Amino acid sequence: MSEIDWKIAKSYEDITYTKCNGVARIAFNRPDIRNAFRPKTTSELYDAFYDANEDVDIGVVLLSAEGPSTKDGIWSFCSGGDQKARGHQGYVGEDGYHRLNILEVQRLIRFMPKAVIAVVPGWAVGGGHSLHVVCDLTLASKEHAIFKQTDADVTSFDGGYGSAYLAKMVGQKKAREIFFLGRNYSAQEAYEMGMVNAVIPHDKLEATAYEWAQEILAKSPTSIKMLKFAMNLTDDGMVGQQVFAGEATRLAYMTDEAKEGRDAFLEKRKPNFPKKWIP
Ligand SMILES: CC(C)(COP(=O)(O)OP(=O)(O)OC[C@H]1O[C@@H](n2cnc3c(N)ncnc32)[C@H](O)[C@@H]1OP(=O)(O)O)[C@@H](O)C(=O)NCCC(=O)NCCSC(=O)c1cc(O)c2ccccc2c1O
Repeated sequence: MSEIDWKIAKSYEDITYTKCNGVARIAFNRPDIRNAFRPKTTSELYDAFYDANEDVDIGVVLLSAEGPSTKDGIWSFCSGGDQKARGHQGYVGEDGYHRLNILEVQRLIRFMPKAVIAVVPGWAVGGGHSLHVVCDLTLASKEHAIFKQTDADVTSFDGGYGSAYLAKMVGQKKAREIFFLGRNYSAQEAYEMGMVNAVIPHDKLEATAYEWAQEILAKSPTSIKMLKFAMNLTDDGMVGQQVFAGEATRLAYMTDEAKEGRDAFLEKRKPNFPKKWIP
C-alpha cells in the first residue's frame, strides 16, 4: 500500500480537509458534541466538497470524522443537526438565517462524478445517519460504530435520501423500524441490513478506506462516473436523467461529429457529418 501523507487542502473551524494521492478526506471536527453540525459546519462541508469536485486530480472523497471526544473518549461520525443551533425554522447561522443546508451537501455528494465513501468511526445519528446513507459506500468501525435514527425524537424528518433511499437499500420494513423505533444498530447489524459495505477493526478503518479509494482510483474514471450516475438515475427522476445525460452529451462532444457541427457553424457552412449510422 502506498504511504498516506495527508496534506492540508484548506483550514476550517468545524471540519478538517486534506488530500493525498488522488483522495480527498473531509472530516467532521466537533468530536466533543458527537460531531453535530451547525450551519457553519455545513457551509464548510459544501465548500470542501465543491473543491474536491472541481479538483481533477481527486477521484475519491472520504467523509470521515476526527475524534474521539476529549471529554469522554467516545467516537462519532456525526450526530446530525446541532440542537443548540436549532431555531424555529431551521439551524441558525452567524448571519441569523435559519437553514437546512445539509440537504445541499447531500445533493453535492449524490451528484458529484466521484465516489464518496463514508468512514464511520462511531455514532452515526439523525442527519449524520442520512449522510452515510447518501454516500456511495460506507465502511464502519467494528468496535465503535453505532447507527441510530433520532429524527422522530426531535420532530425532524429527512424525507429524501435519509429515509426513502434508505428503504431502497435495507428494505421497507427495516427502514421503517430504523425510523419508527430509533434503536441502536452495531456495524455488524448495519452490514447485515445492507447499509454498510464492510466492518473494519477500528485501528484499521482509515487505512482501509484509503485502500478502497486507491482500488477505485485504478479504474476508468469515465466508467466510475457513468456507473454512479446510472445507479442514481432511477431514484433521482428527471434530475437523475439530466445528470446522466449531461455526461452522455460530454462524450458526444468528444466525437468527430461534434467537431464538424461546431466547425460548420463557425465557418458559416452546412455541416458534413461523417455518415456512420453505427447499429
Ligand atoms: C448521538 C447520541 C446518541 C450520543 O449519545 P451519548 O450518550 O453517547 O452522548 P451525549 O448525549 O451525552 O452527548 C455528548 C455531548 O454531545 C452533545 N450532543 C450530541 N449530539 C448533539 C446534537 N445533535 N446537537 C447538539 N449537541 C449534541 C450532547 O448535548 C452532550 O453535550 P454535553 O455538553 O452535555 O457534554 C446522542 O447525543 C444524541 O441522541 N444526540 C442527538 C441526535 C439528534 O437528535 N440529532 C438531530 C436529528 S435531526 C437532524 O439531524 C436533521 C438535520 C437537518 O439539517 C435536516 C434537514 C432537513 C431534513 C431533516 C434534517 C434532520 O433530520
